[in-house]
Amino acid sequence: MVENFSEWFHDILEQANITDSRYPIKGMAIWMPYGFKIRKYMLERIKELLDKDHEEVLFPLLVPESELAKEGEHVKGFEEEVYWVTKGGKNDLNEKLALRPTSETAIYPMYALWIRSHIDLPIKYYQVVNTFRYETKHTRPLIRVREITTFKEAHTAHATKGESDEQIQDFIEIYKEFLDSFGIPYMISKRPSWDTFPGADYTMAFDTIMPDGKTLQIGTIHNLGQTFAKTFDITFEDKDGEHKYIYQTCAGLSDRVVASIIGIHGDEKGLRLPPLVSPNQVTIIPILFKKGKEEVMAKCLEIKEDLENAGLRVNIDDRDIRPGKKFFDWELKGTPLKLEIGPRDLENNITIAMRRDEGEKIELTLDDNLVDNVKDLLDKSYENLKKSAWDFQKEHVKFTEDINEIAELIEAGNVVAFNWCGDDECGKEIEEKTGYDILGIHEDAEEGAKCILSGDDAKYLALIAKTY
Ligand SMILES: Nc1ncnc2c1ncn2[C@@H]1O[C@H](COS(=O)(=O)NC(=O)[C@@H](N)CS)[C@@H](O)[C@H]1O
Ligand SMILES: [Mg+2]
Repeated sequence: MVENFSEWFHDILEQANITDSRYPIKGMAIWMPYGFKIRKYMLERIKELLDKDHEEVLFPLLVPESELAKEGEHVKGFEEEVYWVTKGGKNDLNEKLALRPTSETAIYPMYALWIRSHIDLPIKYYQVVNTFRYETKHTRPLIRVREITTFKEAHTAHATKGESDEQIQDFIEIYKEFLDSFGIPYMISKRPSWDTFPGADYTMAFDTIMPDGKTLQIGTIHNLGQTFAKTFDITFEDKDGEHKYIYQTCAGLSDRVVASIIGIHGDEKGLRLPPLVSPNQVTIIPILFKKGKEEVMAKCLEIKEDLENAGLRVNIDDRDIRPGKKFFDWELKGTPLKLEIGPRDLENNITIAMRRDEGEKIELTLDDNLVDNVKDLLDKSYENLKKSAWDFQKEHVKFTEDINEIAELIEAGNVVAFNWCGDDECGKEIEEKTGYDILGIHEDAEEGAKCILSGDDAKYLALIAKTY
């Protein structure tokens, strides 16, 4: 695909007007108009899926130190990353306030207030906010930022373990459907204990593979058990009058989803956007000469209106520049479908359609099948982007039984699958020996499989990769 992916990625963000990282604070950037629209359509989709049985809320940005510090594991996990507010105007605040790195410690004291009886359960709230993490590792736009501008966090509260386990499965299905909407491939694994969300019983992670073979964690779902319930004393009176702790889950995703759409579907000419998030699903490019200019423009406006009436987002590039530059710009910006119309096309009553995912030119008649033909081309474009992305991922997950092969397979741009006994010490030694990160448990091992390092019976098929 592209030689230096990281360079391609940074360049395209600026050239395609996605974000501008020149903001004078490291790890913080501006969403520019074109990128802002992609982000908007991405968020509309996750809300559409969550709103089926969650409700959107909005909590304050600031969290009192006393609350943030309550859950030992959690605060240990975040204490290096928290930004603090210590003054109001000229006055020192009597308590430091944290900018939320994530909102468990903002939300759960309120859950303790709101939940009294089993009839108050389940609670299924989510919010889309900016969160702040003083990332010390190399920051990268959209991928590792210090202001996570597009942080969707869902937090659920349940009366029973069974219900919270079910919620984990629901979130997994929601994330699958969500990522499928953009044709983003994913690998789901249960993170090893040492890479579990601070305070969670376990973490289910969605990782995708970027063109450089490195994996990007694009979503996580945490089973919080009763740890936070005990820390924040969130109890309810159940049917038989007993007071019990609730069971909790939470699920997060971020700007990284946009990063994966850009990185995975892009090519050397620029973005290739899945229709669902593309600011323009159809770009009409009129070929304007002195002669016949008015007729061509009139026809373009008519087609735009027909397509918009069918629910599509359409733009006409009527700038007074040569057509070649127009094609170049919209290939860079990744519009899924371009319609070219010149005076001769008018005479023949056709338009030349061009899909961005593959450059073939298709003649479409300007009749009342046009809308359906356009929609059909958009669907084919989406299916093709999705298939090629999944094919790429499948081709870049390699199984091995030889621990000495792992590093070279990963350096060749792959994720490696291997049999693991599941013992933490053994797992940490595998990371030590290979220099790479275990993503987690992907599925159960086959009967008789042996652990790649210890040689003991393998319990799991695990994944290891070079990660962002
Ligand atoms: N610095 C960062 N920049 C961009 N995205 C990030 C960053 N840190 C985390 N994320 C994304 O945010 C997701 C959720 O973050 S998390 O720590 O795993 N989980 C939580 O914070 C839970 N409270 C989710 S409700 C991660 O899966 C990852 O995709
Ligand atoms: Mg982190």
